[in-house]
Amino acid sequence: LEWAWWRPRRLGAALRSQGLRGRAYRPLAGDEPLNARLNREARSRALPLRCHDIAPRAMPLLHQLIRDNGEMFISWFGPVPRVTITKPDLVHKVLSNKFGHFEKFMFSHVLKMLHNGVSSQEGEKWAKHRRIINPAFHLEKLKRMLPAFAACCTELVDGWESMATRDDETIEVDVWSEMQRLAGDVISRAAFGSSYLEGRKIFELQGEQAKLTVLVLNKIYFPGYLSLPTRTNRRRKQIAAEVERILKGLIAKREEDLRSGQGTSDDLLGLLLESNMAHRRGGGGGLMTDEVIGECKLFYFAGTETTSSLLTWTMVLLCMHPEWQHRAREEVLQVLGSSSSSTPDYDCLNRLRTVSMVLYEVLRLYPPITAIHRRTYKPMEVDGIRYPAGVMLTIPVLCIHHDKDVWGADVHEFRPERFADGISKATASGSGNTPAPFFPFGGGPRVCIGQNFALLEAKMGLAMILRRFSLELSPAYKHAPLPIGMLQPQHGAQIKLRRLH
Ligand code: HEM
Repeated sequence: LEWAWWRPRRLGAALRSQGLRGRAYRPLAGDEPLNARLNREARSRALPLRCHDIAPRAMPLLHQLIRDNGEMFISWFGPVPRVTITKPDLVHKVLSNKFGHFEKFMFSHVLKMLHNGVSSQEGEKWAKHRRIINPAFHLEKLKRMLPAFAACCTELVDGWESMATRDDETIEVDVWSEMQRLAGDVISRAAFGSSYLEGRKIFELQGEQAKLTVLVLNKIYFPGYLSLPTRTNRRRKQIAAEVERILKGLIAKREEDLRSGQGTSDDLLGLLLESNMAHRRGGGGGLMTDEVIGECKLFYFAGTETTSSLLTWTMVLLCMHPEWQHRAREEVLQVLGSSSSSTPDYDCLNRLRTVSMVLYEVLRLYPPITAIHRRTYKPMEVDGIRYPAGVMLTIPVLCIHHDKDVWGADVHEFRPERFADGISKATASGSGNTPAPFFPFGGGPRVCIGQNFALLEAKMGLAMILRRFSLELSPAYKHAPLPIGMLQPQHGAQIKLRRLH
């Protein structure tokens, strides 16, 4: 009763008494049935081509609630009250709040919040992690990984070229699965260097694990489901054990190499272990092997589907807007030259300004992560509203990026030139003095650690593809953006690639 009725009532009343409006609590399931119905309806229809007004399809519930309630309101994630915030300066305040007063909301928290209410603080533990991991993503270090990025891209385009014969120079591929493969290869090589084949194996297993977890997620309301010996759960356990076994082996070997002074630390795992050792020597304590394993697993989830989502939508949008495809290719050819053997270095990628503008505009219209979630584990006050412990806060990134009041009347148009003077001047009223309402990588202390990595990878991939192929949508393509994990094309992204001479 406390869990399903009294607590939700109490938390709801505390929020309403401060003037927050929104949905009334429906016992246990909250707004999930409505959410499921709206999602089903939205998913049954594709959008017209070139329509970028995607929030009603991709996030129908939040889109509708924002329309009806304005910039801040209550809805219910099962028995957990959820406050959605869309006002950019409030979003910045919540994201910048240091050291976990607004904790990240994770899958594991759903169960904890459903069954025990609020769990303990994880913020401080995370802050230490972040200090150790950050050096591995330093730009100077990432630059050294560029040849590995280039090798993966070359393998991909070479493969396509060998399929495009002299008689028929056009091939059709589903770029969503191709980009997942590319991003998987890049992260395997970047994370594990010369052991990347083992890395790839780990990531394949993790991919399978993710799919099985989606199946389990559908049954989340059934307490204890995770521990039942179903076939899915048995396979999940098996995968977890196999991944751990491989990772433990890799880590032990690397640590040994580092200790004996013969380690190479040009990949993420090496850099992470090196930083960890320095931290231990400095008396700051370090990560345990289990924690290092956790970070390696995170690289897969955080780094594969996000970047492939960005690259996929970029290719789709460049087909829909051939004038931008042309401009981007001209720039690539000018900066890189047409010789397919030369691989771009950091300075080259940095000079690709049109390509950068295109990527930002795609991240605005089609952000791979469509919403960011936080929760309060103790009472918090922001902007005059007191949030009791146990409230979830949702930042609907996609809806903010599609807000006409913020971006102007052309909000749903693909206009990369709005980023010509950088992100802070991209909005209708952007003076450059206030932070922009642009959150594809989150913000504050937990901002995406891999954003430079992702942008370098995307620029490299796009440059190598545009230089050798022209892109056109296949008649089979249906425009159906859908957030399952990442924003992805529901029916694939079939694109015709024509080899350029
Ligand atoms: C276009 C590509 C990417 C996008 C749009 C993206 C987006 C994000 C966002 C929005 C967050 C913050 C989530 C939150 O605050 O709750 C995040 C966190 C994170 N991202 Fe990315 N990401 C991308 C690529 C990558 C890559 C390539 C890596 C690693 C190689 C990576 C590693 C991480 C990690 C480790 C975190 C957690 C940081 C923390 O909690 O301290 N991301 N990402």
